[in-house]
Amino acid sequence: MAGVQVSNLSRSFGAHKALDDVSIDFADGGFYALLGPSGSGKTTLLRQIAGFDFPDSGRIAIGGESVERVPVEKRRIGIVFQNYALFPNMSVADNVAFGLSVRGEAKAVIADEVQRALDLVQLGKLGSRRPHQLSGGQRQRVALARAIVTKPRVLLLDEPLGALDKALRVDMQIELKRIQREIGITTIFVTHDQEEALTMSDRIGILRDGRLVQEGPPEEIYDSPKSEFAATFLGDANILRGDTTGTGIRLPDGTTIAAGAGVSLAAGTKASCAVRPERIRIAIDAGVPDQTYANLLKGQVSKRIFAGNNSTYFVERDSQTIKVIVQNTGIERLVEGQDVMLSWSPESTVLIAAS
Ligand SMILES: Nc1ncnc2c1ncn2[C@@H]1O[C@H](COP(=O)(O)OP(=O)(O)OP(=O)(O)O)[C@@H](O)[C@H]1O
Repeated sequence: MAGVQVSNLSRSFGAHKALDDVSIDFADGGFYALLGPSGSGKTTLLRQIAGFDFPDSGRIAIGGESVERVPVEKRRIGIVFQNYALFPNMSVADNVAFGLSVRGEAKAVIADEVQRALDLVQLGKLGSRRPHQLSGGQRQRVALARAIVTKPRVLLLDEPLGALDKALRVDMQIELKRIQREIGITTIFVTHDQEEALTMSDRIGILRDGRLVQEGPPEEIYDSPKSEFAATFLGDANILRGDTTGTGIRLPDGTTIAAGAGVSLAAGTKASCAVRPERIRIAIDAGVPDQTYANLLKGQVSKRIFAGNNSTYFVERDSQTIKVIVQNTGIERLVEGQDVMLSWSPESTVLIAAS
């Protein structure tokens, strides 16, 4: 096994910088998600690590060794893409055996290793089937077995679950995580799906326009986003804008919002506060003053979306809509048009420099 270090990696296509000075340390045995909008450079980064494409500048090291000049087949990397190109005219077992056969391994060794890989992905009894006799999820497991049978040092997954429907996708997320833990392989996972990134990975890197805008454990990025982009891309966030007071902001109508985390900024400069919808309390009035929920805003409910276990309220105030998510624990429901008081704690409020 091995970690992967990417240092100051840049890659342009014509005038377009697909990767712009990206540095990430992918820890040995870790599960790392690369997240970002379409065209942000996720696949380009994966292709550089795999060796399908080469950087204009920067370094890539696998297990501490520079691999910029090492061809793809010598990097000992397992790869699974969304369009898992299995050989249609070969059995499942032969598909999985392919990499080992090319390497010239003995037949008995191949049979053993293939069976072990198929057992690991829980397809041990389906080795003689053809790919068209499998479901989408099963085909994706074959692709995974094929990627890991050669005992690669690193596993690269590019939207591997993208073609699966929601229920199957959730099953496969659990399965993939189990397999990754079992073999302890360094895994780099590209996804569009923020929930998938949050639930599966030890660390997340958010890319935008070829640059790494933030990276860290899921909780850290969620609780302490460093930019409006990170706050709104990973999870939902209300962004309030104003002038900094040093410890928070003053909104255009003069209301102050206190922040418990984030950058320290000189008073008077433009800044934003980000607050997650589930951190805001909503009530008909302010009730008994409570220092914990020191941030208060009056508003009016414009819309309520009932989703069974929770409701989302859209609250209008000073030409801004604030989103609040409340668990439906049996307390009264607020109706559209109702005047309400929103309250939340400074600790749930992150101060962000204006972008
Ligand atoms: N071979 C290429 N030639 C020209 N431009 C390219 C090439 N490969 C990628 N690009 C461009 O580089 C940028 C990054 O592409 P990349 O595929 O890495 O994005 P991505 O984040 O993986 O997007 P998606 O989520 O849509 O797959 C895009 O603007 C893309 O058009």
